[in-house]
Amino acid sequence: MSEQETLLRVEDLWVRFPTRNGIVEAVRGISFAVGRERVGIVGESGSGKSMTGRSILRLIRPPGQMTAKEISFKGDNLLDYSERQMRDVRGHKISMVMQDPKFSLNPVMTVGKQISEAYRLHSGASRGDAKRKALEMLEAVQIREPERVYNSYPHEVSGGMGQRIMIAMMLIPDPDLLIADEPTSALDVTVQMRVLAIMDKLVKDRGMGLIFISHDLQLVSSFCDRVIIMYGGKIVETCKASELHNAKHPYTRGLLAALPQIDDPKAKLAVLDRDPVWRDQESVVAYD
Ligand SMILES: Nc1ncnc2c1ncn2[C@@H]1O[C@H](COP(=O)(O)OP(=O)(O)OP(=O)(O)O)[C@@H](O)[C@H]1O
Repeated sequence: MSEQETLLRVEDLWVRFPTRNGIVEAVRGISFAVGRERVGIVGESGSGKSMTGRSILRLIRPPGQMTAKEISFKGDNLLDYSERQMRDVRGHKISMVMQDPKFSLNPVMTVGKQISEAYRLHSGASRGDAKRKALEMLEAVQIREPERVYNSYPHEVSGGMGQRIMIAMMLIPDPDLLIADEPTSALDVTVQMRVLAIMDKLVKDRGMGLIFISHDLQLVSSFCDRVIIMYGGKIVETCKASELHNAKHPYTRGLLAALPQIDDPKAKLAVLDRDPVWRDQESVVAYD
């Protein structure tokens, strides 16, 4: 990734939570950069993936505390931005799609109104133009009866459709970067592949950057250009998805070994033998 293509640069990011038993360090000094490419962040539950995604948009809720040397977007350090400036960044320049649309869509407002209001907020477009744009986006995410869905309430649509609506809503302001946090993990496999294909097409057509957060190494390596592997709040490895098989870190090697083998379905699943040293090992491999 060349310097001028860099959209996002994160330098020495920490997320800490004060608890009764002391400080929990959810993210421990990670640094990475993202260009107009698809970057997957993979790691087990609790490894700090979501906190990393939320930190970029400065969405860590108190008592959680986020610190970093730099979180810059297109050269501007977001850490210097006021809350008002951040509101302009969120959903406008950088959008985030969460796991469950039920928590992100307003249950008492029709789908169409939510999408068109989101658009109007950023573009200042008229009601008519916003409705046209919303219907166009619903079609772009392959919703067959956009007019009917436009007038539906969130509880009247299926999970897969809800997730596509969220994607439509997040993409309507044409962001430069999309952060998708487990966007399809609540969906069954066929719907999941369909939603991913739509997201992939939109990302490619619009030349956006994508940060795709997932615990599913296989999914991420087939869908992304590069993979960042997190363990215990640190980045233990960064590599091209196509070179994942050459991964060096023992945790990544363990994850790869634990994938089911299609050519030998009866093979015994490997057990991840955790070494406490991993948690404190610096990012050992980074080739991008
Ligand atoms: N409110 C909180 N108080 C204390 N610790 C917290 C709090 N919220 C998160 N954490 C800690 O932050 C760590 C990282 O959480 P994060 O949600 O980023 O993990 P994740 O890798 O996204 O996992 P998952 O896939 O389960 O969402 C967790 O292990 C947890 O210990």
